[in-house]
Amino acid sequence: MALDIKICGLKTDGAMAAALAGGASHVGFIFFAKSPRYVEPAEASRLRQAARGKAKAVAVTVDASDAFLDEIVAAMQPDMLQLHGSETPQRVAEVKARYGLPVMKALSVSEAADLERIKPFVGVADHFLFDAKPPKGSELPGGNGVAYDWRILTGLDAGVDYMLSGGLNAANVGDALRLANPPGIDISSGVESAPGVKDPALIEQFFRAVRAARDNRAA
Ligand SMILES: O=C(O)c1ccccc1N[C@@H]1O[C@H](COP(=O)(O)O)[C@@H](O)[C@H]1O
Repeated sequence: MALDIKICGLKTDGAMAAALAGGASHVGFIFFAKSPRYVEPAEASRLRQAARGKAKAVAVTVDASDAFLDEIVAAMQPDMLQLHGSETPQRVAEVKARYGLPVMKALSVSEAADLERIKPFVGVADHFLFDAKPPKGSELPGGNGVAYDWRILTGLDAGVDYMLSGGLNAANVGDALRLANPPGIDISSGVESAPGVKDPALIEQFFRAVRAARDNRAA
């Protein structure tokens, strides 16, 4: 089965090139002003051109207003919207209807019981992303480089289409794939040399680690 791989928080041509060279299926742009990965919609529009026909461009927003979503969608024409705040199932449905785009709803988890929270979103959101809960005091709902016990994801129904995220890097992605066998993975700070600064060499290293883990499993 193909593994979806999203490199999130792209801000430069070099990082985009490394993500595409590695075989990213999704590239993410952060539209949350407090994030060191924030990009203006116009700049995301420029950057995403390189991904056309190669990887899906994902706009990551946090409890965004219709006005801001309108601006993002008009500027960069994303292939998917990632809602990474406290959006309700009703809000997810509204956003889907307004833009006609697939929506990935992010939920923060730390224990198996947290997975119950997907229930009202099933049949509403197209995809899910399971991220770690932000550490106390963090201003960011994601992109904190924090991991959780990925084994809890094995309790999900087989049909749930999701990405595992939170604290991934080249050193631990093999464990994540082995323990949870997710349909997709998503990484941001684990391929950065400083907050918000993607390192093409770390992106390449991450893809190498993914390939090695998958080769090991096939052997
Ligand atoms: O990355 C951010 O700054 C961010 C801001 C607001 C919402 C979501 C954000 N990132 C998402 O969090 C995951 C996990 O990040 P990490 O790998 O633990 O650093 C990331 O892939 C984004 O989808």
